[in-house]
Amino acid sequence: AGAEKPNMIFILADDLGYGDLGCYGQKVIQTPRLDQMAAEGMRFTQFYAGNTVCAPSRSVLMTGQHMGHTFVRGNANTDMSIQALRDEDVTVAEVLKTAGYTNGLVGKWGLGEVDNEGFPLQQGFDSFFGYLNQVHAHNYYPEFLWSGDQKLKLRNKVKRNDKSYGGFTGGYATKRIDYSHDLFVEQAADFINQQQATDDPFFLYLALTIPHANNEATRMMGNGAEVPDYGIYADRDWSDQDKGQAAMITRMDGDVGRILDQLRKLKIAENTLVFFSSDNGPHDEAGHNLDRFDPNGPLQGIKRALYEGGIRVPGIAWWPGTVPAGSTTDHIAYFGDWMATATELAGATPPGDLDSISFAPTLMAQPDRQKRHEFLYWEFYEQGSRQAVRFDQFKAIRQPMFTGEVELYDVDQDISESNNIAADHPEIVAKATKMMDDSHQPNPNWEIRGRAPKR
Ligand SMILES: Cc1cc(=O)oc2cc(OS(=O)(=O)O)ccc12
Repeated sequence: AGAEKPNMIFILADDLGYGDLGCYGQKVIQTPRLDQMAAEGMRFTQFYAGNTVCAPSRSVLMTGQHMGHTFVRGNANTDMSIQALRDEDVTVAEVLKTAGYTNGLVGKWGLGEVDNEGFPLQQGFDSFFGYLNQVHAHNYYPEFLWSGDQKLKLRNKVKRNDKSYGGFTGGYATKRIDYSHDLFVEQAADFINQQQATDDPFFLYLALTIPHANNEATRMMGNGAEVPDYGIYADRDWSDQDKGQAAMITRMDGDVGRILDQLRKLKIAENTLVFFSSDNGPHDEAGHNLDRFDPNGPLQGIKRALYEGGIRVPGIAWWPGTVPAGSTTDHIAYFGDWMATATELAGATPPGDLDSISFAPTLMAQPDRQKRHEFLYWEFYEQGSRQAVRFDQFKAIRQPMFTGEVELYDVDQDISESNNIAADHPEIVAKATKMMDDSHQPNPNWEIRGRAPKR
């Protein structure tokens, strides 16, 4: 069995912060199953998302190219074609297919619609169940979900907001029966059962939508934390929004645990790598109180920041018998590394022109074989543009892109990025400046604006 190609499951949480899990220091929200997953596997202390919002982060995960390079550089609001992968973009699913993998996508895609090249069944996935459009995905009780290219009608009734996205408007449900997250967990379990009965290895990309806010519900009624029940938080002396936010995370935690239980029960745990992470830092968009949960832990900033709180995320690897139990690593890795990691484990040949270093040696406790990035790079265009690089013990940020002043932090000593040391280290600033200048490849869809964002 050890010579078999491993199954791989990438479980992505949506807007879950570096400090949202007990195993990363969370004190209020209960996450016993993810804590147990970390205790049975490996916890990355320096794992980075592809970007600080959903779509571009997922573009990096799928293509193995960093933000200055991957096609989808931001969330789009009207022209969805700029938020869709093209035929020429090679996804990790497409490469795994060449190595005999069956690929399933369950949950939120955000990188293409049913009528364009980014549609997941044209990007290497054999099956798809979930949301294509991210605004659709805001709504946890939608009127339909996609099953392949077909709309599967659900029993919910939705009251719509007035803002339109390509002919659709988001909203919140007045009749709440089918909770999309629960359907995703069922579909994932079905996919695993079906694949286990075949000889082919599988890749399951389980892109959960929890604990993202339903932003339309927040706008329309002040509470975007949509969850069927408040679970263990029902009797707390908290706002409904706070109960909902905590209940979403604990619900997700239990479901991740059930998936691991299923793998054990099917006796495929020892041939299945499960990797858990989040697409970006925590949001403050459900009407809840960030101070109650401290979701970014010691980091500065949340979703939409390029400070660590926007991009450093949980990263937990679980593969009983291969990934050492109870281990932690400070290896600096990011979403773009999934391409090299998955293709190495599959024995597949990755495409050229990547920004991807396999962290398989770290997973397999072969640190001598582990290659390191010279640096990691991000760029971001909302609310004024900005860039960041992470290298050695440093983090540099330049806002706006190209024209702004470079800030420099020693994140080993100063994880909260509170002490800008740029003035003391002109030579390191020059090095970081060159990294940022060289990493950006122009993309006509994303305009570099000169306005500096608010800190
Ligand atoms: C923005 C958007 C895109 C889409 O493809 O489908 C939607 C469907 C919606 O109705 S719901 O299913 O009732 O939530 C609402 C919004 C969207």
